[in-house]
Amino acid sequence: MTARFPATRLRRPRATDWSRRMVRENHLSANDLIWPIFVREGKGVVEPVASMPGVNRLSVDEAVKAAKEAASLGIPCIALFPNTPSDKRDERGDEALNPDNLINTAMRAIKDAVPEIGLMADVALDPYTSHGQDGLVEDGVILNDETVGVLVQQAVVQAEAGADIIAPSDMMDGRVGAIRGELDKAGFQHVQIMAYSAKYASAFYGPFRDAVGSKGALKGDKKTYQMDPANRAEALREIEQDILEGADSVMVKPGMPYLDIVRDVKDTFGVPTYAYQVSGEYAMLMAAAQNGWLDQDAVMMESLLAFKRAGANGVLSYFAPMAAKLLQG
Ligand SMILES: NCc1[nH]cc(CCC(=O)O)c1CC(=O)O
Ligand SMILES: [Mg+2]
Repeated sequence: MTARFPATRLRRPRATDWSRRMVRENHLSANDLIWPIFVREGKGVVEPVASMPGVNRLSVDEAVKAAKEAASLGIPCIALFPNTPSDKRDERGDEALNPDNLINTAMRAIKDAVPEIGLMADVALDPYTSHGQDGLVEDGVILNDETVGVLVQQAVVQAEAGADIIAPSDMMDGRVGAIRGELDKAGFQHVQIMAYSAKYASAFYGPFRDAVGSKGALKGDKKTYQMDPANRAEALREIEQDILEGADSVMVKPGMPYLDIVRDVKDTFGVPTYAYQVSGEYAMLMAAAQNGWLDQDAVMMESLLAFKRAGANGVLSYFAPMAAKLLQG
């Protein structure tokens, strides 16, 4: 307890910049950022995503350039997502297992050119299925165990292509343990798993589905596997399961509307905890900034710092390169 006013004046340490810096409780650095990058076919292609101003789909050679930029900005890790051409999507998402698919090709090229950056690979079938669901579908039901059987293969193929972190975003039960077992069997004990553990069935993913081309394809919703936004206690059960199954780190997604969950997770488990500032969060801040309604740099930095204050060890954010540049001064 501090003494009461007027002995205590909480404005006193706020009066100058030097003093504010002394009492600052949380800090953002480039080390806190993971940059999600969309990969597409072609060469020399930088294709803007309409609903995400400033974000592009990159051909593999351009993704290599982006990885170089990320490394030079001090960003420790990038996360790759493919925009699979529609003729390579099918009912079962077989392209996910192709060692030469977009993601695996990009990872090999980036590992070769920028070995010092961490590579995160998304495990889920939605960028590869004709129906846009994250798993196998039978009579309208998303099959759990059968899907896990495919995801473990997808993870091993990604590890073979150079993935440092396998990040299952599918929300099937039991996939973390199954992936851990299969990675170990294949000799990839050193490959980490970052589990999208508390992933909600959110309307904030819209622009991402646009970016990877699954928006028009998606039939129905994802409410039978992604979490109900109304639930809090359930998130801790999801996180606990994934830790017990061998996740090295866990994630809460979306980010800004779910900072209470980030705090719960960090306080309860103390494990490396990440948050995903998703496409819709990025889109709404950028849209307001482009209208002159918000200061883009200021809201970007404030929103990223808020994740740190909530207890996150890091943030997946489309702002990563812009924020890292600003942090460099
Ligand atoms: N496996 C799907 C996946 N992986 C990351 C995102 C969303 C990321 C974002 O919105 O930025 C999604 C979308 C979804 O679940 O439909
Ligand atoms: Mg789970």
